Amino acid sequence: MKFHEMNENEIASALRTDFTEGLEEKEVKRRREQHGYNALAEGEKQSALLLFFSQFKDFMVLVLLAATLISGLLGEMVDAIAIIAIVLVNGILGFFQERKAEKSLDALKELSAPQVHALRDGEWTKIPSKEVVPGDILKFISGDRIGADIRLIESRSLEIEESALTGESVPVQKNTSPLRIPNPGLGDMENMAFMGTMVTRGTGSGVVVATGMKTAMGQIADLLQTAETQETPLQRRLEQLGKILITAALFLTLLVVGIGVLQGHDLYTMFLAGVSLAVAAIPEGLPAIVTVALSLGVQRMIRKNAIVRKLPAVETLGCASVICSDKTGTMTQNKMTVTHLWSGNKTWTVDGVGYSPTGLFFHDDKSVDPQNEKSLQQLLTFGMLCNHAEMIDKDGEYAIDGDPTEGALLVAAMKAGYRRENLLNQFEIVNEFPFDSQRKMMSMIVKDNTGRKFAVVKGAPDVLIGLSDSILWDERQQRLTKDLTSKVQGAIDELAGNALRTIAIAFKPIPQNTVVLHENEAEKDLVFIGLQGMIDPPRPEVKTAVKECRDAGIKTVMITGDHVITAKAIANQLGILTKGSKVLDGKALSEMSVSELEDIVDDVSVFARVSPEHKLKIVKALQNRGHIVAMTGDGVNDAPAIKAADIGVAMGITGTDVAKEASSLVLLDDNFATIKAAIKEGRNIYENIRKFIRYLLASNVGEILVMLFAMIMGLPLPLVPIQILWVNLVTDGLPAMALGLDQPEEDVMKRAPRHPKEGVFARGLGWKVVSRGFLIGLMTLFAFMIVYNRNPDDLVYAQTIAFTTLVMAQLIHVFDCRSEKSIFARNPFENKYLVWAVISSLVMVLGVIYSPVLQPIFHTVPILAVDWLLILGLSAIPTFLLAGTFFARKTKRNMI
Ligand SMILES: Nc1ncnc2c1ncn2[C@@H]1O[C@H](COP(=O)(O)OP(=O)(O)OP(=O)(O)O)[C@@H](O)[C@H]1O
Ligand SMILES: [Ca+2]
Repeated sequence: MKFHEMNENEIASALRTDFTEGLEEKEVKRRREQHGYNALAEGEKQSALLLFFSQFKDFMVLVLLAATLISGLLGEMVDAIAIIAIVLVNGILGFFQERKAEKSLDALKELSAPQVHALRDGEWTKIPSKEVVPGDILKFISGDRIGADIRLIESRSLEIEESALTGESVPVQKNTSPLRIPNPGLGDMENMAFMGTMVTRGTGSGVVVATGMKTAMGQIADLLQTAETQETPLQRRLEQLGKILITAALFLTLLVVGIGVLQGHDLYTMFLAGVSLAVAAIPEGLPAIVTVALSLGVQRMIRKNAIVRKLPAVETLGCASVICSDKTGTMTQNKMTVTHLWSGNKTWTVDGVGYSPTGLFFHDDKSVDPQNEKSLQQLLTFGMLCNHAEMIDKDGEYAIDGDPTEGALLVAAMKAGYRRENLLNQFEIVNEFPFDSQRKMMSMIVKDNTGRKFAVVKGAPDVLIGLSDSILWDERQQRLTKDLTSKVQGAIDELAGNALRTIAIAFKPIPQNTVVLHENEAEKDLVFIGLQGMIDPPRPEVKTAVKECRDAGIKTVMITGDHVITAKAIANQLGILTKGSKVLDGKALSEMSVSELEDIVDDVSVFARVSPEHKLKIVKALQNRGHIVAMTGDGVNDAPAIKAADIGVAMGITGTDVAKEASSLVLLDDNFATIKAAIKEGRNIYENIRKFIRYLLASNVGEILVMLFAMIMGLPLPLVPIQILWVNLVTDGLPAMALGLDQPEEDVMKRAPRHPKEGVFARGLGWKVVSRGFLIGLMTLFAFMIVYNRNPDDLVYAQTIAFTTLVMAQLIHVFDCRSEKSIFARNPFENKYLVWAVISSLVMVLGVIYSPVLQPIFHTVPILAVDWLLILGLSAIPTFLLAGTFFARKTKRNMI
């Protein structure tokens, strides 16, 4: 018999499991050995060896190796071996960097791996989906992605969208009864839930019948998932730039070689010089370093509770100009406590701390016994009944399992002495229509001991009042007149005006033999009972975060399903509502077209009483206004807006699988301030990438120019090939990496967001590269000429001076690259990595100059002390000469 044909007992015995206890840990281990992990097979990964060899596949490195071969054949063994050694060192460095980048991206994948709710050893726990074995009991709610193939044993309004499997995008209504049709298709198996499909409504639970490749998904997964590589816009731009630079570098190299040969240098020397120069001038390593910098940035973000799911988001974050954020849980703490209750024109307050179920009730500042207040009793008991939250009491430490709003209602009723167990003895729950943020309410059909049936409804007061035709007033059921309606409205507004989140409770008697099949039948002609108002304090760090965002040119917009007045009160507390900014509600939003919204959207700071569906409209309108939008969300219905936003942000704690999958950033702590931290990090990563692009390109320009100038002037070669290689592949590498780890400049969050289409050389970077590069080349040439003219017989000494000047000029220039302004704008020793990188580059170059073993290889000789003055003087000029112009400009601006 197949699983879908079995009844509950047959399934339990077929899979040797227990519906109330689940599997034992021992048994899980045994089954895992038998069935393996619950994962679909993945494409092959690149081996370490392959990664190592890929470091040498670059075109220029191959040319270099070919050149080495030629020089080896010509008998220049020392040169050949040295070149090979340098290429090897460079390859090993590259290998370790890329390995590190890969590892951190893998760790990221682990972090965002899906989880499921499983019953193990009698307790519900969250486990990685990978660890599920056949026989496990899983439960799921709307927004979950199903983690294995499951035979359902419980379903409440459960609907599952199976398009991933069947292509059918209309959700299927599920049930639990054994299936009697012969050979049903996947789409017909209404008592099964399949791996990879998505719960769109309701809740359910079931037994895992198949895992991994044995699932229906596994069997059609012949197209194995391959890890897709994600290129960021900058990486793409750099690749294009790389092509241009290669052409330019080759052209200049040919020029140098051509002029050199015309000036009478021998062909072989010029060939080697040309090849080395080409290797030096072409920034092939750049895209790789960018990847490394991005992945290191991603790791820093994890430490700040932000998980980047799509690498390009790291860059886009720095461009964000609007953050649209949910209120509840993201800007507030989602720790709700009922403080005010209202029914039939009477208000009570209740005190107490946290979720502890003790507190006193007051009316008109006098303590009252809730058992004497009939309408209060109704309000509290129905609020407890139409409720899924559970109280967890761990040695007097109280916590809530479930929706915090419902938790608050539960605690309020417990303060009055009610217990859910007792209530469930009086009322039997017949059916439920779960909460959704579209209807903004939920209802349960219950039957009491005497057989009377009710619908108990709770939800947004302004919605419920519209569905009621009578009301409990002065402890009597009365017709809801216009007059009474406006009194209720007044009570709602008063609670909301104090930043309280309000929930209304209502009920409706149902004839005994009527079966309510649809929520529309239950949720109309209601008897309005009253209101409960709860505080949800703002997260303390949000106010500062909102301000920091404003300083950074980023607007914060609150989007909430909550009441307009509540939303406004909280937005005011957080500094989101500023002078002239507007509040728009869902109703007005529904009546607007995207283009109408576009006209006013820049002035709106709060969207209240909206449904998730509205979010897409808001994103579109903002994008049409040219904004780069970050949009948060957690539910199934948020997914389209999250996907459409430039940066989709999902909640790590309350977020559904569907929202997370659509997002490019997940907040581990659901905190608004984390978005701000991620944006700051995103801006910093981009600036750091700019820093080392600037450094490496300026170095290259300097190297080419010194050779070119020398050839044009008919001088001997100022640098020998091996020196050029050394500078490029060894001295430059470490400082460039260290720039990638640089601290943000003080004003990163004081500047306007970067334009997303900004080119690599924007904001003066091109000028800085050319001007500094030119000066580096020129000063190296000067150093060479001064020493060479002093003693033309000692070319090797002059070359050593040129080599050292070039290195020193770059090692000084690297500090200038830390700031957009000037080397004087920052403390040069702030970046410890950079200080160590420069020191080690320095030690290495001193080794090359002074070690008798290395001297013959690098064609160097020891430098006289006086010439160090010359070297240091000249090498400081490229950085300090133009830093002076910055000061001149700055003082002038200050004077105006
Ligand atoms: N569990 C619930 N049962 C009944 N009504 C609820 C429940 N949770 C929320 N509501 C009502 O529905 C309204 C909308 O809730 P929704 O979850 O869409 O947004 P929210 O949580 O208030 O705000 P945000 O969009 O900022 O997260 C709430 O203001 C409340 O009145
Ligand atoms: Ca180079």
